[in-house]
Amino acid sequence: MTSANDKNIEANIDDNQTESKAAEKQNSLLSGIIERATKSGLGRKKLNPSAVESAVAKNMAEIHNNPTKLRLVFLGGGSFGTAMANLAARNGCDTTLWVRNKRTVKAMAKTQTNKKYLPGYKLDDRLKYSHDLQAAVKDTDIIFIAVPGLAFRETLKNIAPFISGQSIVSLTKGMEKDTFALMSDIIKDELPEVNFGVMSGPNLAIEIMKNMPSATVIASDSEALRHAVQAALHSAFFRVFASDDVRGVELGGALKNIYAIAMGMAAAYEVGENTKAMILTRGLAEMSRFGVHSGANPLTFLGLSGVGDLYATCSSELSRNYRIGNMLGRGMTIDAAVKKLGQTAEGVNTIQQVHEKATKEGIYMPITHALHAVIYEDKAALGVALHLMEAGFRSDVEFVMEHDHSNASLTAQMQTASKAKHKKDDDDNQ
Ligand SMILES: NC(=O)C1=CN([C@@H]2O[C@H](COP(=O)(O)OP(=O)(O)OC[C@H]3O[C@@H](n4cnc5c(N)ncnc54)[C@H](O)[C@@H]3O)[C@@H](O)[C@H]2O)C=CC1
Ligand SMILES: O=C(CO)COP(=O)(O)O
Repeated sequence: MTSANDKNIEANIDDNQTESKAAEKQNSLLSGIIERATKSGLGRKKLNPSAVESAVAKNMAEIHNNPTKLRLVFLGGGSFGTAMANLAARNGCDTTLWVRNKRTVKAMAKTQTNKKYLPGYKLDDRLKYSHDLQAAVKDTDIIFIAVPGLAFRETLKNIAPFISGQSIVSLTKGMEKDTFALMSDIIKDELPEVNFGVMSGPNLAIEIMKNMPSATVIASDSEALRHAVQAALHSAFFRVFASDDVRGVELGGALKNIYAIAMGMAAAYEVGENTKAMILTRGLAEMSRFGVHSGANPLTFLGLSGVGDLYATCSSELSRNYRIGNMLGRGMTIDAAVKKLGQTAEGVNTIQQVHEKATKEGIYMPITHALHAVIYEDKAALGVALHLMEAGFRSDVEFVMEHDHSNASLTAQMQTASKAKHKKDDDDNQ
């Protein structure tokens, strides 16, 4: 990988001498952003634009006006990889969808449909299909990855030998088992030289295939990459917004799956709208609390990748996480529900990861812990829900009015209130 990158750097130095003014401006803009970020102590941006950033930036002037110059590959032939690859192909980008199974690739190329995950939806004629990873990945500008979180590291290891300047964008909304790593962490681990971004938002794949207007967020430290992704995917049906809070955008997509499971379960119990609103809003409070603890900007959770995706997945049976919750609420075991779904539901693993991390690091995540107790500790849902409702007094929005972190005074208030109530009940009954 290093030698390929070195070659890229040399090629860029030569090319840069004949670079257009627009591209130079783009490069200096990038340096400015990187310098500001480094000074601000965020520590997540590099001192100098990498060879990869320069490569993307170099093409930006052209790409901005003509996205068809972009060469893209999407890894993962499930519903989301297919839906996104289809959008890019429809926009005229040179697009390949890589699927690991040779027979599936043949069938997709022949029928121009993804029979298993998106049956009945015709894919764009220009979309190419491949099961040859090397051929699919080499000579591309951006590699989009849409495999389940549990297969993300393995996928990066598989493409590592073929990286020569491409950027990577994660479309995956999961967390690695046992490491608490998000996909951007895994990219930094496995391919530290690579320019990357994450894309997340309320993007139920089937609605996108139906051309229902949707929007998403591309988050990256690289302005060039953000623009390239916007140019590649943006259309009258699909708006691509930008952010530089990679952690916040990625956490929004991963954490909302927990509350989609809770909401699916609540729907099975036929709860009212007030209850749904409470779960959604307190879920958002947990998401932003966990986010801040992990270095995200809490305001990011007000955007499409936070509130937006939380709303979409918590209110739709198209969400696989919601469906898992609903099956659990109807009395199925988690194993039976996962088997029946037969597709990816990232929340099943994310609940375990977040429960463990929050317990270890003292992050207050009552809904997550409650779900964990019901799903993995065999506790009765009704008892757990009652316990949740009786938890101590809390602030509504803790970024407006802080919680008492020790919770000691809240507990004392609870006890005093409870004693007073019992005394009044006793008095009334006399
Ligand atoms: N479907 C949706 O509406 C959306 C899904 N996402 C996210 O995209 C990611 C992928 O989800 P979907 O496409 O929906 O999943 P899916 O369940 O529809 O498909 C998963 C695909 O990954 C492939 N795969 C599994 N392990 C693999 C491996 N080791 N190597 C290569 N391929 C492998 C499977 O064969 C399958 O084609 C998830 O993290 C999900 O949260 C994000 C936005 C929307
Ligand atoms: O993330 C999604 C929509 O934005 C898809 O949600 P599910 O993975 O629950 O289907």
